[in-house]
Amino acid sequence: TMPFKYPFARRDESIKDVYNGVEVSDPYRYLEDPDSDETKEFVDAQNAVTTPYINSCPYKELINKRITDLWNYPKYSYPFQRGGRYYQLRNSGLQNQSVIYVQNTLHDEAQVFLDPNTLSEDGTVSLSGSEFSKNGKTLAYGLSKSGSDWLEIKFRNADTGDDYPDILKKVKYSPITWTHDNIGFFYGAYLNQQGKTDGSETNQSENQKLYYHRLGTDQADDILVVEFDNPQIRIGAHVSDCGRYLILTPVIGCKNNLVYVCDLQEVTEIKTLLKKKEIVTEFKADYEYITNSGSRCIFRTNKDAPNYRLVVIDLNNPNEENWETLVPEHPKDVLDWANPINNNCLVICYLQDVKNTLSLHKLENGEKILDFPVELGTITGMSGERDHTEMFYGFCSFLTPSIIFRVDFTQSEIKPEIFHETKVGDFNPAMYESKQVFYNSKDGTKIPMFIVHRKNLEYDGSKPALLYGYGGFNINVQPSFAISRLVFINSFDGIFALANIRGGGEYGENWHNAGRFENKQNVFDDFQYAAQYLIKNKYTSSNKLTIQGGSNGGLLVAACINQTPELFGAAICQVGVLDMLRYHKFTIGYAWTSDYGCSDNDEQFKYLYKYSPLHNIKEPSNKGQYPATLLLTADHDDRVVPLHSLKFIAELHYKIGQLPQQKNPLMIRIETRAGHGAGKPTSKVIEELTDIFCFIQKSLNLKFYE
Ligand SMILES: O=C(NCC(=O)N1CCC[C@H]1C(=O)O)OCc1ccccc1
Repeated sequence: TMPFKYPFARRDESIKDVYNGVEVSDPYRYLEDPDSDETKEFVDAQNAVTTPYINSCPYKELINKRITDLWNYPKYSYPFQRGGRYYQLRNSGLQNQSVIYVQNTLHDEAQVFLDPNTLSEDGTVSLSGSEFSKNGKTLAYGLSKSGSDWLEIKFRNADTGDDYPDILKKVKYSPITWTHDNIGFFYGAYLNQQGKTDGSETNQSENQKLYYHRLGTDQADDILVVEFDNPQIRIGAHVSDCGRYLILTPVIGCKNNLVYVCDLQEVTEIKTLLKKKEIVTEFKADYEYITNSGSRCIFRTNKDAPNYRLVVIDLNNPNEENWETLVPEHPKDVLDWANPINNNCLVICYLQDVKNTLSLHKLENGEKILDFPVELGTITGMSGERDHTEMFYGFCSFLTPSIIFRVDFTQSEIKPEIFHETKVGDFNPAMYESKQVFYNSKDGTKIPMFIVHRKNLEYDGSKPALLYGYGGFNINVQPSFAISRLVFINSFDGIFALANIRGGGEYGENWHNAGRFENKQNVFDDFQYAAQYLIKNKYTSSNKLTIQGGSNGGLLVAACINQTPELFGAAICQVGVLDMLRYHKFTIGYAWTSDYGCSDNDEQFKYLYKYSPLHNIKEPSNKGQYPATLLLTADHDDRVVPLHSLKFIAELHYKIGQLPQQKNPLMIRIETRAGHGAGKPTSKVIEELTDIFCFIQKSLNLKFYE
């Protein structure tokens, strides 16, 4: 008998498209409509199979309790100072959303300034993007519902804590940047988008425009200040540190932007389109505004510098032959970010073999003043503005939850001091070890991988392992403190591994390019070779190995179970991009062609079709089977719409689900009132992690350590 009875899903063989002369059928096209009864019934029927399976895990309550207990520790962001007050995000432990606290000095009693938990019953309204006015008197803050990318912007008076009546709608992929007269700010919106805009819709967002909102007025009276002809442009904007310029960084995909500047001094009152001056007019590199001194503007760029450098562009004389290199490209380390501080200094953060370094430099000539001592791990960011004489920065690693450092530049010696160190219940880091190894991928490229497990682990191939990867969009996947991974390690006596596969930014633009377009298979190879490394070196074995990835990492997981199904025991594919021929048709998908290419292009169709997960499901050779596979998605994911996962599970059930040798479960978990992940309430995060671990425990029959 078949171990699992999967729901029936109508298959419409009449739906076919022709790409570059190749006919491709799309039998589950009807599942692309989230509002049809058929899709809703499909979703309910799938959850009705998955939920009982997960609930049949005998350790569900124990796993849930262990995650909840370990999760329940106070979390603090590094503080930031605005208008003479200090603000800090805090979570007492299990709050669904972190709360903004305010205090007049660092040693005062902190008061609640903004508590998003009061904005919904179930914690599904989250803070997403916020910015104080220059004088710190007003906070503009974005609210997301059910994890959607759509925001509503509201305003809070910092003196009274009361909200203004203003509310701005249809905001998405938007900067929030104030003019220094504190009466208004710039934001991006899709005011012309018709139909639903609650994040459950799938239609493309196009024609974003930049508006100026004056505090105390209606959105209907907002001024359209910048627009571009290309409907796919998203308009990055940043009022300069001096307040004179509006720096525009329009972008189409997820790579390479333009630079324009609007001189706000030229307008007495903003009441119509701003005149924009061209600074960079070709989509050939990334340019990020750092700060400026008069018309001399510093940008972080990868133009002629794959590991990034800092250049000075004179806004009055922007031709490239006049650019000056302020901080040249480092031959190996990636210039990850830079921030001005103390009026005449720059803080620069590098990535060196996937670990961060932090140094202080002179703003005028880029010369290094000193290195801040950093343990092996990750700098999570810093707070401090150009004219501040104090900064805070955060550190974490696999075994260090969070340390916040403070630097006071008014002191004679510039020395970071520990401002706050987080402890986690009875977690004892001394019981674990984390290390970095380098393994050879299929083409001989050396790939870094972090491995974390308890000390004195026997390497006998018997341990369960969880291998995580992403591999795209110039994203660096760095060491972070994750309760879920520590629960995996101590509940199953397991190993956590993080592979820094190509497509990311770990070694700059070259690493990113090595995983783009026709090179995408390198990413999958790197991940499969990471698995082989763990098996060959007796950390684990295939039937104990789970691979996990989300979004672009979900694509990675799905492509790998299609290509090497026998290599893994289980696969967790979260909010994956799985239909590579149609992904660009929904919400912001068209922006990802900068990594993937597009099936509208005949050449790009060829390599997309070769690895597209939805189109490459096939019976494994010599009667093998697919690993235990759990797809996860959510009804308000408008970053990667759920249709990818719905069509993939339907095709997987059709092609594989009924094979006699397919004993492993092939399932999907569709969450309601949830999105791509950002802003998900703690309660839902813990529920989801519990279900994932139950699925893995049950499917691989893992021993659970009380
Ligand atoms: O689409 C992306 N980024 C790429 C992205 O989200 N991707 C790329 C592939 C699938 C998915 C992921 O991996 O998360 O960002 C859009 C955006 C959001 C907010 C502000 C500006 C712009």
